[in-house]
Amino acid sequence: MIVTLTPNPSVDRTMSFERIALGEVQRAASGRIDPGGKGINVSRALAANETPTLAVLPAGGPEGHLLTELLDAARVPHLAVEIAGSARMNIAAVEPDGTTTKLNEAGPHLTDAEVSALFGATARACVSASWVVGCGSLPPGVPTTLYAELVRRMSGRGVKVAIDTSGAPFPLAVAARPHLIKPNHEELAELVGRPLSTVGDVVDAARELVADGVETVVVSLGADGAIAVTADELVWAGAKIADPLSTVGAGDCLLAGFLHSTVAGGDLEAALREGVRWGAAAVRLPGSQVPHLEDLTDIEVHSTRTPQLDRVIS
Ligand SMILES: Nc1ncnc2c1ncn2[C@@H]1O[C@H](COP(=O)(O)OP(=O)(O)OP(=O)(O)O)[C@@H](O)[C@H]1O
Ligand SMILES: O=P(O)(O)OC[C@@]1(O)O[C@H](CO)[C@@H](O)[C@@H]1O
Repeated sequence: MIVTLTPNPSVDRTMSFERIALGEVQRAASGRIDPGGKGINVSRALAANETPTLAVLPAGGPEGHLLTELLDAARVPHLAVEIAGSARMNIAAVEPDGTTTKLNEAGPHLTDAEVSALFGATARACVSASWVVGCGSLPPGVPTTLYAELVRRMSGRGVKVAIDTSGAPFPLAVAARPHLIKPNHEELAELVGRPLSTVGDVVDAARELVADGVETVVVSLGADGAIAVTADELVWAGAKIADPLSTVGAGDCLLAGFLHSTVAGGDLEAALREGVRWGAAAVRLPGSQVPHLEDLTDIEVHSTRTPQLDRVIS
């Protein structure tokens, strides 16, 4: 089973607009809500494709109720730890060409007791897990060391740990040597402290993190596909999507597809191809919807172990 921990989940409201003009009243052409937060999206995608998963999250207030109702409706197995504050609501404004503007709240303040309860619930859930995935930002009150602690404690118990976060918690988690990280282009640049213009720059940066002790670095590059690097392997994979609808959650679907293949015994290239298939399928769906089997079948994925290193990333 794959357990996910989302310390800062959200109700995601996606609205479509002909054009976003700041400072004006905007009338949405359509709208939808989805349960959100990066780890929750990973669990949603896994559950939609019949891979056993459990999403652990804090939930409180009216938005917390709505969130767990949405997870029930989508049949996503979850363990909600009760908190006093209200879960956040994040907004995505999508324009016809797929340009997406995200407005994310900070999230509720968690007390020390709530953080301990969340961590304890995750640790108990991991008793029957092969992987635990810690994803997304941390809400106020949660120590920046939470993911690093997750890596240390769960690795010590033989559970593999994957981390996808941003800002201060990311380098701390990387220093604890997780089995897998899934930064996007900007997050990888932040981790190594320099801009990365070409595929070769990304590969070099990923290799540095592998040298520091991360077993597998998977870097998502939006329309430029994704790269996976280990101590002795390098793979690039990508898929062309003509009409992207919403990129929200595509990176989470990539990670879910990668893990889905990995637990089924796929090698690095097979796992990255599956991840890219799920990520590309996600951008064809509105809002932060996750792909089901029928959304995945017609996507043509290309991959190579010798990518063009001087190719500039768009
Ligand atoms: N325009 C696109 N065309 C084809 N594939 C895409 C496109 N955008 C994203 N993808 C696929 O989805 C994967 C994840 O996208 P991206 O790099 O934008 O993730 P991300 O920034 O982590 O997203 P998020 O944080 O919203 O989940 C990419 O590696 C790629 O495989
Ligand atoms: O604010 P964070 O935790 O960094 O990101 C949260 C979020 O933007 O990420 C998901 C898409 O990856 C959305 O479901 C959610 O709204």
